[in-house]
Amino acid sequence: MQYIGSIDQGTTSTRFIIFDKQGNMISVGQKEHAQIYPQAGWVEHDATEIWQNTQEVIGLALGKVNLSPHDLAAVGITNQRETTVIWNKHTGEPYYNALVWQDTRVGNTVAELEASRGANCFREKTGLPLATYFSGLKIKWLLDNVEGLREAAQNGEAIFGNMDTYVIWNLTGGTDGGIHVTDVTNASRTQLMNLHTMQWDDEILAILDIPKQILPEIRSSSEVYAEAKGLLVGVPVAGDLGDQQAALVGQTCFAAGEAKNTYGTGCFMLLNTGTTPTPSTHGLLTTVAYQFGKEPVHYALEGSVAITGALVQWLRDNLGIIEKSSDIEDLAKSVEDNGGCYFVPAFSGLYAPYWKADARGIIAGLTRYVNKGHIARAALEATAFQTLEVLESMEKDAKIEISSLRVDGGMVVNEMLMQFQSDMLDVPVVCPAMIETTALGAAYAAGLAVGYWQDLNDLKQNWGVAHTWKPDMPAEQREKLYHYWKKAVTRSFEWEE
Ligand SMILES: Nc1ncnc2c1ncn2[C@@H]1O[C@H](COP(=O)(O)OP(=O)(O)O)[C@@H](O)[C@H]1O
Ligand SMILES: O=P(O)(O)OC[C@H](O)CO
Repeated sequence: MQYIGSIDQGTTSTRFIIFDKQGNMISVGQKEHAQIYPQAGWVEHDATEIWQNTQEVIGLALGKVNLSPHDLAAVGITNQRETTVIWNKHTGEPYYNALVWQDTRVGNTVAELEASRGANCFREKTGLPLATYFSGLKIKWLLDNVEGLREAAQNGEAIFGNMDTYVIWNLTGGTDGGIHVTDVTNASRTQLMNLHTMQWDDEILAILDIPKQILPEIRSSSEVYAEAKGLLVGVPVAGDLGDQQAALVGQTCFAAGEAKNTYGTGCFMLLNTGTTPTPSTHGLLTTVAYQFGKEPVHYALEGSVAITGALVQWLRDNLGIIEKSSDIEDLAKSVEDNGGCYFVPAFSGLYAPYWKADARGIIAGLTRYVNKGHIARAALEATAFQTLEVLESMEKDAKIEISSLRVDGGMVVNEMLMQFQSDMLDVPVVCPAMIETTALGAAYAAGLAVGYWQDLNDLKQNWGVAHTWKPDMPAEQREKLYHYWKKAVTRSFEWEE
């Protein structure tokens, strides 16, 4: 069999990509799904629409190049992490829309737990601070607020999953024998898994009042979980990685000290820290990077930034100052600099390194001089400033110096942003030839499990550089920009009461 399939279930769209042994993209199908905003701070997805789209994009990608499931050696799954769905295992129907990772409705619970137990009460066990971001509190909200759900959970009818689990359950037959599994990377984002044992943690489950029987079985990221039914009938389902971990694998960052930053809806920098978890004292997350079969678990430090590309979408959809995302570059280039304007996109509070659920977005430094070009520029610069903050934390936590940064994701086509990023970090920014690293990482996990690729050296050979941006900004200018950014950030704090 010549190819490997990869389902990339992202925040804004679902893709199915077919790769060959050299990691080239043979075909792709992609479809966006609805973003549902029932009220300020709430973000939902219709999980059934996502499964429908998954099937459509599989059909689309296979159809374009006239391939059938027989041509695929295995399929891997990668997904937006933390997004939470609970469904009925007899009917397949979700009890409620999926609560998306960006959703802030559990803010009050975060505040209560912070007051009673401290912001870092689960950090030692899970690597994560209290935040609205992770799945555990979202599960609790659903159990507490959806009528009849707690009973259904207790009697074993209702089951929970992140989007990997939901897609794999459906892909392997759904109500007709679908398997209920997740992998160590996704489980590490629920705030319910103990990082040291790779098991669900009974004490945290008791504190949050979550019945263990709704949780999936935790497996490695690369093994044959089951065979697919339906559209991919007979294909081994053999890889499962959270999307940011998948990008780390797709970028072949297998050695401790290697890092990547993915620029999509949000920005997520992951640094491979090897086989022992590195605690963070500078606002990062300790998380699982991957586990290939029976090999030891690898860990990562992660800097998660909630809003980067999403801010570009917001300028397009909510302000209408651009028609399509790519227009932002020309608009930003219509001015010489940011005109003193700084945009802190704390739309879901601030994630790394601040973890402030009560922060909200602000545009600072406005004068009559500022025009939409400056706003566009400030929006792009916000991505680079937030990345610099994360990189600084990373260097402190891991006690290393990062000498160059591998990048990927939908925003890296923006030349201006990448140059500014290199200027702000003062290190080269390196983009690989294949920027669909997320889907590629899941393909790698699946391909390793079935022997399509033999080992990590096979994968490393597929990685090549497409472009490098080198720093080219005087230190004084860089420091001044960063100083004003930091000042703007403090103005966004403690807005929500
Ligand atoms: N030329 C561009 N400049 C800046 N941002 C862009 C550009 N093109 C796309 N984007 C942004 O990139 C994001 C899409 O990237 P992608 O990696 O597909 O995201 P995700 O996986 O989170 O859905 C969108 O938020 C979009 O606004
Ligand atoms: O879907 P993406 O690429 O925006 O990634 C979302 C992250 O997994 C959220 O933790």
